[in-house]
Amino acid sequence: MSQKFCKCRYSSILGGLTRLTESGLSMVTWKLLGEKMPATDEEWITEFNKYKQYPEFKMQVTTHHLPSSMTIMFVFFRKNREMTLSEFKWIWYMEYGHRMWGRAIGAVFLIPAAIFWSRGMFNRALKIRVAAFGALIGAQGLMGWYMVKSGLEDRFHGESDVPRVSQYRLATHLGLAFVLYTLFLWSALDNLLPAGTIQTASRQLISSARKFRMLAHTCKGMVFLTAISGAFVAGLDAGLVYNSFPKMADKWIPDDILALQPKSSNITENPTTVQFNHRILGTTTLTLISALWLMSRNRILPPRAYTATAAFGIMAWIQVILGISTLLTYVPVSLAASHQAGSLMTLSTAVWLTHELKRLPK
Ligand code: HEM
Repeated sequence: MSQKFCKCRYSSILGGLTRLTESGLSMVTWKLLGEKMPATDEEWITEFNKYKQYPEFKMQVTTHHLPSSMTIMFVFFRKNREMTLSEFKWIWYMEYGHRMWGRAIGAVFLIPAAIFWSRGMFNRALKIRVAAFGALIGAQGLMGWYMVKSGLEDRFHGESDVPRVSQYRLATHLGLAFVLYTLFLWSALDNLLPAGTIQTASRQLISSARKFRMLAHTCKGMVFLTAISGAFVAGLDAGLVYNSFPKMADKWIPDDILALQPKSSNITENPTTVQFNHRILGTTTLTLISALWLMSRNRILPPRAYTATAAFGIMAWIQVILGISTLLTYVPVSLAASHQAGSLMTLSTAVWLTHELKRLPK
């Protein structure tokens, strides 16, 4: 189990890198068991020609930014039509690596699961768990392709339009990856690091530990929600507007926050609003986690829960600092990938903490 959850984590980070290096749309077909890698120069040229039919090749744009106290986004066309075959090969390998890694996760899970199942080694509860995990892994693969498809469709128009995948599908793909990862990590902890408990008969101490657990679960939920809102930021390239913190272009609430009609569409379609919400969610989550750490100092908790709370607090601070740095420096790949990996590390510490609090007395 532990090996599996590690693989899930790397897959998610690899996914982030694929997106950040703009490699995700380089392979324009999908086969369940794997695409054939071009072997000859001719096959590579055929593959490259296929890519040339799609909007990303036809109208790829790169963003450059003017350093200014005001946020200015300066967009100009990159000549993707000048992309060489070796450049294409690089983005193709990136996407191929991500897809094959995803398939490796499926195989590492499915093959042993099928063997254990056929030998009758699972009880009913484990059968349900294994079937659910298997279905989720499959769903994640399908979701990945459904997401890539949205970036290949001919729905991009106008000079400043950027071919990209749908932010809704990106958020679903990321959300599903995080759910899968959480389930695997939780199961691995069940087996490898079973939760401790507290030795006290005092009703008051038990009740305050249970309240602490409630807040810990709330913080975990907030990390998840913030991560999903982060996927919307990433999906809309909303990290490239208002690159200042804490104010957005010298305002606490930017002017164009409700620019779209109907108003509700701003929540998921307007880069300004999407970024604003991500900031609010991120800082609220950090405040809650810091309060949780303060609370842990005068509660009776299972022994490892103190370490887990401290790790959660430290990761939350690192994550927010990474997020702000990513924003202020116009989303360089290294920082953005670290921020994405950081969200998974923060979630991991949250899962560890809530797992440690699993066995509190009634
Ligand atoms: C608990 C706090 C936070 C969590 C869990 C979190 C999580 C995430 C996640 C999962 C993404 C998507 C990454 C991807 O798909 O590649 C993201 C994107 C982003 N976040 Fe956060 N975030 C947090 C706080 C913040 C804060 C406070 C800021 C800045 C004020 C910030 C700025 C950004 C930016 C600019 C992006 C877009 C990066 C890109 O385009 O790749 N984040 N965040």
